[in-house]
Amino acid sequence: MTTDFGRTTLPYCSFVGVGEKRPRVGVGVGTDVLDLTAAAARFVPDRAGLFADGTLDRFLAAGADAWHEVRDALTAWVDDPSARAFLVPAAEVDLVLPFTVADYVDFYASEQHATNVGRLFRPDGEALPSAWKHLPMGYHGRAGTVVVSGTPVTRPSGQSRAASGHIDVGPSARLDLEAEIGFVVGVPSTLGRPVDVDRFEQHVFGICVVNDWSARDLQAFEYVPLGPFLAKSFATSVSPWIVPLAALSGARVEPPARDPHPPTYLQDEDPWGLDLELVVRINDTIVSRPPFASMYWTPAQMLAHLTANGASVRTGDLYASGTVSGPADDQVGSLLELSRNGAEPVKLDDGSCRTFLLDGDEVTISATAAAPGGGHIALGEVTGNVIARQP
Ligand SMILES: O=C(O)/C=C/C(=O)CC(=O)CC(=O)O
Ligand SMILES: [Ca+2]
Ligand SMILES: [Mg+2]
Repeated sequence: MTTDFGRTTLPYCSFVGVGEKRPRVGVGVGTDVLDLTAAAARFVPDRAGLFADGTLDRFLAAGADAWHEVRDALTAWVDDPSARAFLVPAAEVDLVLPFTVADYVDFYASEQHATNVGRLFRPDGEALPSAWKHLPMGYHGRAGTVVVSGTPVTRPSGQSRAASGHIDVGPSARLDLEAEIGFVVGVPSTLGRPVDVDRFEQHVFGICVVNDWSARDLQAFEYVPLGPFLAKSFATSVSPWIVPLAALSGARVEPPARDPHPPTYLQDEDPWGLDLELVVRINDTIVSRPPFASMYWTPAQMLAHLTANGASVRTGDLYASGTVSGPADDQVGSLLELSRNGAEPVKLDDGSCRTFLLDGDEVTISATAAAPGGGHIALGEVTGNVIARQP
């Protein structure tokens, strides 16, 4: 589906034109892509070199002054008649992975999701892990298997324990989706120096929509005590559009109250979350509408925590929020929660039911944000088809 971005969001992508081989950097204008690699010389000549290689890598690294200068110049020029020559319908081009993914981290920042998963995975324990309200929990994922929207996802295979206690090796029978928002780091930090919670906007360029595919049967068997490993490393899908933070000023909201108060390094002078609505579709049936505004930990707290031990971030680092789940039954961001670990199948519009994903299923997660002047802006979508494991 082609997203209509209007003329103010101006998200970035990387695309390959009809009959071309090399990617170009693009900007979403309405339902078109503006060829920034070609057009930059026209309206922002001093920065044109940042887009020459067809990826966002150099632009991400260039920092906040460059990000604002390009966006301001683009905003002033995009309605000029001379811009029309650089537009191509988005439906006619191939959208590719827009930046080189350096490291990938996945958080666990939704209180509702963490509570739901705790109850399902550890019915005899406390729902929330004891450290959960003291720090944004997360794990290091696999950057090399981050794929762009539209890439087919092969059903993973691995070990799991059957109800009988027998250990099976084979294709996952509990393949799940996870609806998340991803944050793209532009400016690196220095090894040994944490990024202050107030310096988020000096490092993070923008956001994308993420599906962190998860094999629940593999996960349940392997995760104690080191956490997710092969259950989540086979594929993570991202939307092709990176929406700059500058387009999201109208979506800032106060985060939920913190109890207990987190330590100083997680205390922001002016904390903000984002009012985004995600929509999860399986084969065109809307199964959930997770609200991002309900996330307990903010994007700035996640970055501060990720670097609190002195670990540095690099250009192209991607960190995802963790599954977004709201309080209502139809606001949860995974099938694990929607089907209550397989006990309550979810009905699709074609009459079929799902507990977990079947081969051939198409999962699409889209998102919108509250807009600066009221209304909503589109953030694009991430889609992927499940394909059977090849023998
Ligand atoms: O064992 C648990 O509590 C659950 C772990 C996850 O599923 C981790 C994860 O991917 C985090 C998330 O997406 O919220
Ligand atoms: Ca996840
Ligand atoms: Mg993953």
